[in-house]
Amino acid sequence: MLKLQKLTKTYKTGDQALKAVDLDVPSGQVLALIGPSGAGKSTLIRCINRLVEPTSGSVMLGDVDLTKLGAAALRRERRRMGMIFQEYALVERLTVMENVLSGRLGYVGFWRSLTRRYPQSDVDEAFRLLDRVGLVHMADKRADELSGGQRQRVGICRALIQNPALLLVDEPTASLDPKTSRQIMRLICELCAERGLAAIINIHDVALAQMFVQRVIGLRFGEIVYDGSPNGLTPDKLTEIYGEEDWEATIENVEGEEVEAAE
Ligand SMILES: Nc1ncnc2c1ncn2[C@@H]1O[C@H](COP(=O)(O)OP(=O)(O)OP(=O)(O)O)[C@@H](O)[C@H]1O
Repeated sequence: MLKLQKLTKTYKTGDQALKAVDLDVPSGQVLALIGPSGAGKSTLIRCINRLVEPTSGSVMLGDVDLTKLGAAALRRERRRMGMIFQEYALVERLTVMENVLSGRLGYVGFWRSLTRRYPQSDVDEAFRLLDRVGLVHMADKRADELSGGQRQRVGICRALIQNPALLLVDEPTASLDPKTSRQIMRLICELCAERGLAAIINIHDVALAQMFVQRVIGLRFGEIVYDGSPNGLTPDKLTEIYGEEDWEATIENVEGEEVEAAE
């Protein structure tokens, strides 16, 4: 469904953030992208929808090579990719409902978007999504009245109302406490399963990644150094990805939390 071929990004500064990355993501697969700071995780996610322009290589979404598209065609294809950000990127002075509906801006015509008049079917879908994430009672609240976890739920609804085939998720839990982080990861993974959505989740917290996804990609210096199941992330593998560290504590922690998550 998504296929990266020799995807390379060299910034103007000379930083080689991605070095010929090959990656295949089948429909409906949710994977976590882990790796140390500066490994290229954000760059990888942003090269897929070309928020960052790749230097070379291709990004195939189905049969379309996104790297070859002009501005108009790219705008159309971006509808198929929902993005969820660490900092939520909500419009503070707009309501929860308006923020969710802004996910439809890629679909409604220019004049309609200017006056923010959305079709009733979009409003109905927004209510359904807000209900699904437990926020329907907050629809009329302003975004700046929400907690971090609530904001991220709105961000999730805004991405899903686009009806994407792929979710690109950049550090969704970085600003959240551990319990809320777990709830948000669970919600994202459940929604992907319900909708048959593929997702790439850039996540710093290895234990959290291990709890919720079946496939983990480890990046280091712009290269994939691990591609496998969460159980295969042994201390040796983690050292390969992150460098020397005492990993026993992290791994034990995961085992403890798995029991808790299953309860
Ligand atoms: N706009 C930019 N201009 C120049 N270099 C950049 C830019 N953005 C990122 N880089 C460099 O590219 C490399 C990869 O950065 P990137 O942000 O993709 O890593 P990351 O794995 O997401 O890191 P983190 O976990 O800290 O967010 C780093 O060496 C970084 O300094």
